[in-house]
Amino acid sequence: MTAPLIKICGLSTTETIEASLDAGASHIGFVHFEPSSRHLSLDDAARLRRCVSSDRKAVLLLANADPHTTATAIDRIRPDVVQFHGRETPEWVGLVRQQAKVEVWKAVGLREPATLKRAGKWKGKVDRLLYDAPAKALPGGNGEAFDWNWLSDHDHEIDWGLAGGLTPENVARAIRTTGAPLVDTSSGVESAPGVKDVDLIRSFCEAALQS
Ligand SMILES: O=C(O)c1ccccc1N[C@@H]1O[C@H](COP(=O)(O)O)[C@@H](O)[C@H]1O
Repeated sequence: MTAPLIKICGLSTTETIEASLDAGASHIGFVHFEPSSRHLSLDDAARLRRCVSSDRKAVLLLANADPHTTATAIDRIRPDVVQFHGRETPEWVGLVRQQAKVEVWKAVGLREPATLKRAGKWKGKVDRLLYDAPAKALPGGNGEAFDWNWLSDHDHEIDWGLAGGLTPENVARAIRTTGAPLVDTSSGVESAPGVKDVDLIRSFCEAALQS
């Protein structure tokens, strides 16, 4: 099996970005969503984004951002990918993809296997779907996993990735169960909410790459 792509999300220091890149992460995520403990101002996100080398991708995470915030954030941060993680519609993310000429991902919270059947509505609107646990008080970043078996024999029509409660301990099993081509973590590599841990980042990448 090909090694999965790895996204480490919610980074806020040069040290943890460098550790993620050294450990083999393909995608580095920056959160611009004020209620989150990982929220970055546009200035900080734009500064940190410059630490992402051109052979990896910078991901800007937005959740329910209005059109002005979306446009300003894309303009300032110049991400390779925009990850929409709220209640955005296919029409809206499709429009951003077309106009901003960025790769666009959409997070889909899986409450039940039937949600997968409705994923077709994103076809042609997104470059990748990110399957996560359902939203709680926050739309994501809750460290909650869903039943990976729902994905084990699903015939994917759109590129996809797996998120939600992934940790150094469970990521290899998650990849074996689902065949995920990309894994994404935030809470699972933190020592406290919003505080990334370089040892956990290294362990996560090692486990994912050896799976
Ligand atoms: O990380 C956040 O604070 C966040 C806020 C709002 C929406 C999504 C968020 N994070 C993303 O959620 C998934 C799962 O995260 P976790 O590993 O379960 O903590 C992942 O894509 C994060 O980037």
